[in-house]
Amino acid sequence: AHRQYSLDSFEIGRKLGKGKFGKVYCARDKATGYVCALKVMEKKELIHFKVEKQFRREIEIQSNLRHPNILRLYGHFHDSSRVFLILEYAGQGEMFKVLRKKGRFNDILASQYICQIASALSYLHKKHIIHRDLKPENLLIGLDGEVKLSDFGWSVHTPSSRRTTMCGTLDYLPPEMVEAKDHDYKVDLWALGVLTYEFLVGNPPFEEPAHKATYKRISKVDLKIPPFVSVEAADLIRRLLQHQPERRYPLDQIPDHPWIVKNRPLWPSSSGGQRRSS
Ligand SMILES: CC[C@@H](NC(=O)c1cc2[nH]nc(NC(=O)c3ccc(N4CCN(C)CC4)cc3)c2s1)c1ccccc1
Repeated sequence: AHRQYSLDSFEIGRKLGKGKFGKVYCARDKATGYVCALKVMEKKELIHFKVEKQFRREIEIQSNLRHPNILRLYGHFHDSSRVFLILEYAGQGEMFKVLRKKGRFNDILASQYICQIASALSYLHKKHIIHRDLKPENLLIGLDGEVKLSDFGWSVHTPSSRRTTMCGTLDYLPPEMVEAKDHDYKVDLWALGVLTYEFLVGNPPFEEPAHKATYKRISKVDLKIPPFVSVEAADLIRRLLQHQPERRYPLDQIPDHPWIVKNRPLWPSSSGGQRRSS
């Protein structure tokens, strides 16, 4: 059911933003009237930065994902000099701009965002994908205020099918090697803890002017949670920011954590919630 798209299929609107490679514009599909986001990248840039292989793999991953908190990739096309990605339009824009403008989020907003991100990460992990680059810059906000994971720099875990074909060599791997694979999943749990802290405090927990100092604070888990952070939120942050990966709080238990339960609205917000029949 994949239509052939070209630049001519769209009316181009305002420029929405730009990233390391390329720019993104609001666009309307002429055939359906559907509003989307068109990301434009110069082929020569992708070649120059030697990212075209990773880029093709990211398109492959992203096109097959269906989750309310993961930005959809509807299709892609190219012309002689550029590659175009047809992306879901996130109507409230970039998370980091909202966070910088507000300074920090209250428990209700932060816990809803974290619960939605945990749901998206859990979906990815079940598909053997780890995100590796969770941060406010890679998050967008949809029209109904829901979070959308948007970054394409994902790395794919060794797919389980590949494991069986390599079974001969796998059998001799020592536990730390096999377990290390699981540790990879758990990098996203650590990042979720950092994100929870940054949403509630306004800056990441181990931030230092010098990189070396930041590394030192991370490896020591030198975590100072300000007194204005609620007891429940501090508990989840501490459970995620565990030095030992296997001790980090599992994603699937996050919806039942007291901080999430306590701050869950009685029903979804008016825009996305039940509509009266009348
Ligand atoms: C996250 C960076 C990444 N971006 C995407 O992929 C992006 C994909 C995508 N889909 N929808 C978007 N929406 C917006 O960018 C947007 C921005 C501001 C908006 N508002 C401003 C405030 N106002 C009150 C409400 C409306 C609304 C939508 C973006 S960005 C990127 C990476 C590489 C190259 C270009 C872009």
